Amino acid sequence: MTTPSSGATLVLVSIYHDYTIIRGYPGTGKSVSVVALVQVLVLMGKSVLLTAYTHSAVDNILLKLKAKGVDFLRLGRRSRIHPELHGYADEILTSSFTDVTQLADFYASKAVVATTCLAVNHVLFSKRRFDVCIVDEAAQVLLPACTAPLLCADKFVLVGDSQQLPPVVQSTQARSMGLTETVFSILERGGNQDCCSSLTLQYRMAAPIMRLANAITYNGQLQCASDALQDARLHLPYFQETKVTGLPDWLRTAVQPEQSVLLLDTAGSACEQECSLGIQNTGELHITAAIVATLLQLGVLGVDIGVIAPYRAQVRLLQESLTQKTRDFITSRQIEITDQKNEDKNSGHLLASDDADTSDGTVPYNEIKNSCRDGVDSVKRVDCKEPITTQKVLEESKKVEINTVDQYQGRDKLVIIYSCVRSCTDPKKAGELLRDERRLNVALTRAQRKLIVIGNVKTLMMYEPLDKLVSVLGEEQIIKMDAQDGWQSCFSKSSS
Ligand SMILES: Nc1ncnc2c1ncn2[C@@H]1O[C@H](COP(=O)(O)OP(=O)(O)OP(=O)(O)O)[C@@H](O)[C@H]1O
Repeated sequence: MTTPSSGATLVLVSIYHDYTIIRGYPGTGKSVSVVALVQVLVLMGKSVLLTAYTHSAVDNILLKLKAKGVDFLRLGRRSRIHPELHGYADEILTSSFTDVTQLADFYASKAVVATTCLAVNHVLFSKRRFDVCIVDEAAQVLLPACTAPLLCADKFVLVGDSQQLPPVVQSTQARSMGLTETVFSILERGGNQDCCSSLTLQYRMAAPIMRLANAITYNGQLQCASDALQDARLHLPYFQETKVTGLPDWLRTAVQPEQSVLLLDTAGSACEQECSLGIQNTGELHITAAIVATLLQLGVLGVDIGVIAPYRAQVRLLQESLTQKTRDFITSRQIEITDQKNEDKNSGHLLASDDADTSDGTVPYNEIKNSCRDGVDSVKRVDCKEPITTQKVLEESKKVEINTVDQYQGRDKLVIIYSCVRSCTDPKKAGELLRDERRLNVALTRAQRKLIVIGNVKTLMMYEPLDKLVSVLGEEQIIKMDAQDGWQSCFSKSSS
């Protein structure tokens, strides 16, 4: 079956075949379909083994099942399980058990059991078989690791996308000998095609982001599920009908809601450094902080922003320093946002108008002035009881989720900032990570409304997938940072 199918159809297909391959492009509802499938199977009285290669992939589905009120047992060490799922953790639920019968009864009672593929050596599996095994992100699971859970069930469903992250195989020799081959790829290619279904209608990305994914990876096959999604833009509560002043051009462009896709060319102004954990780039940290701080000041919530970097060293640097750099940005830079409607009346800007019409809720700010230098908190708006304080912005900055591409697979955010890190132009020093088109595909397709890629274009062009990215972007989508008004000017009062 090669035509687009709805998740609901796939659920039915999965129930009637011995095995099913659900091949779904990014945002096409694979996770939603898995959740629906588990719910239907439980209602039918079937037992389900739910698994994936990584803990984050398993927990991604479980959080959705929890929200639907479905009960399950999560196997695995407590420290590796998402804190919101500790109430379902085997280690905690069985800690007070005193005899084997009690334990056996408990394990037999759970219709849904979830674990990573490598943890099916748990004692529960020596006593129990399942009606159906579902493997999420199956294109990422090494063949031997996938086989073990499949043998624990009568039927199986593999869900994934071969264009997203493959199994991690470090050895070039092992890769060349086929270790990256997965059960998913074998059956997708050579299995019974009646058991393979494709999801191509995506519900996540605004059209410009989807078009990018189509141009780089999906060859035009990814489609928007609705007209509303075609035109969807980031909503900046304090930006509408206002004019932002006091920001450098690149930053003003970066936060514009109409600018759904942007490549910020650091043009050599942000250099990579080697550290004990690998390669990092403090310039890109500053640029990220300036964008995050501005978005937060314009009303985006921290939980709606995701920062991705391919290198662990950069992820750690961002995790450790983003809030501090956000503070540096706010205290170093005067930002003024004036209401354009009232600008003429106020002969310029920054005059508060107590009788401003805010009844339609579209003119949130009559006066916003960052005056932290004077020790006054940053912004004031007439239609909200609470001003956006520096404190609030910093609190929100702690909610920004920063992670590697691998950890972001299966997830999404309204805004994604992708820090490419590398700035070296010596091909001999170019690493492998940025060469992986599937890794780039995952990073780009996590964004729902705004995608900002930060990198040195000269360096990026050394890597085939990123070279493709540069070539498919329009002129207006690549902004070169100006030497005079670059990221350094945003932090003029603090040390960089
Ligand atoms: N049928 C639907 N109607 C409306 N929204 C949907 C539907 N299916 C999925 N979505 C929404 O689309 C987004 C992407 O869904 P989901 O995470 O399930 O996609 P996915 O195929 O697993 O993506 P990825 O492969 O990138 O992880 C989510 O925000 C989800 O709520």
